[in-house]
Amino acid sequence: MKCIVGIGGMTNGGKTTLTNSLLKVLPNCCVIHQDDFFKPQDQIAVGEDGFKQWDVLESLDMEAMLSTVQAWMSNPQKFARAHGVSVRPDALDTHILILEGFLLYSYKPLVDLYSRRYFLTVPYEECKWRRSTRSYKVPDPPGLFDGHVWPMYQKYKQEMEANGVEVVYLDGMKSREELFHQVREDIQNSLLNHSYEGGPDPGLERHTYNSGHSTARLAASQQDTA
Ligand SMILES: Nc1ncnc2c1ncn2[C@@H]1O[C@H](COP(=O)(O)OP(=O)(O)OP(=O)(O)O)[C@@H](O)[C@H]1O
Ligand SMILES: NC(=O)c1ccc[n+]([C@@H]2O[C@H](CO)[C@@H](O)[C@H]2O)c1
Ligand SMILES: [Mg+2]
Repeated sequence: MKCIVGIGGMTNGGKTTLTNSLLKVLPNCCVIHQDDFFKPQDQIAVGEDGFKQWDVLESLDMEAMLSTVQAWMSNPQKFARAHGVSVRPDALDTHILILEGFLLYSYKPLVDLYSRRYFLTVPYEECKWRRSTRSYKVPDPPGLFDGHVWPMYQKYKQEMEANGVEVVYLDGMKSREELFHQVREDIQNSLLNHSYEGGPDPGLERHTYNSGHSTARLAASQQDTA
């Protein structure tokens, strides 16, 4: 069973933090970070507003990102080995790929490949504050957030919604731990539900969460009511 999970949403929503936690616990889990596909600085257009247009799809080499996803799809085991992910003997048939980034659901060739699309958001003030504490490879010039980053976020989110792309919104104001447990449980339940449809054991049934339910029981009770 192959499963591609998107951890998307706004800048500073907590995507990388959540992804790094999930990577530690999900079996046979590889990751592709969209930020690794930014074009070189001299290829980033300068807008009429005078800002380098970092937050548009054209600033990313999405063809290269897609090729990397296709390499995983054609041989996830080989991809895992090449990226230092050791395949777990109790979950040989389970392969998870996390795509992590701020424009995951705006590039048509990728949009239907996801099993689950998560979308982290925080309020404007929190986003602006978190961003002000960060230092990117190319530091934000004064005014970039209000002049470029936030308007582009709104534009792409509106387009995504207008195109009917289904996402699971996550409240980035929740604690890191709460988000981790919520998403971990959700992914594991959807994997277990798939395995009940006839696939082999994904090696997940022994986990128990704060709710006191094992994922197997949660998956079973969801099936009962389906
Ligand atoms: N749940 C959370 N609650 C409070 N702060 C958080 C939470 N998750 C992450 N942070 C903090 O918010 C900032 C942004 O987190 P992170 O780098 O994970 O976001 P991102 O969505 O990957 O951002 P970017 O746009 O840079 O890729 C970091 O300083 C991080 O420590
Ligand atoms: N990674 C980079 O090269 C880079 C350079 C300038 C700005 N950014 C910002 O990264 C965010 C996505 O994680 C976007 O909001 C970019 O503005 C990244
Ligand atoms: Mg990040």
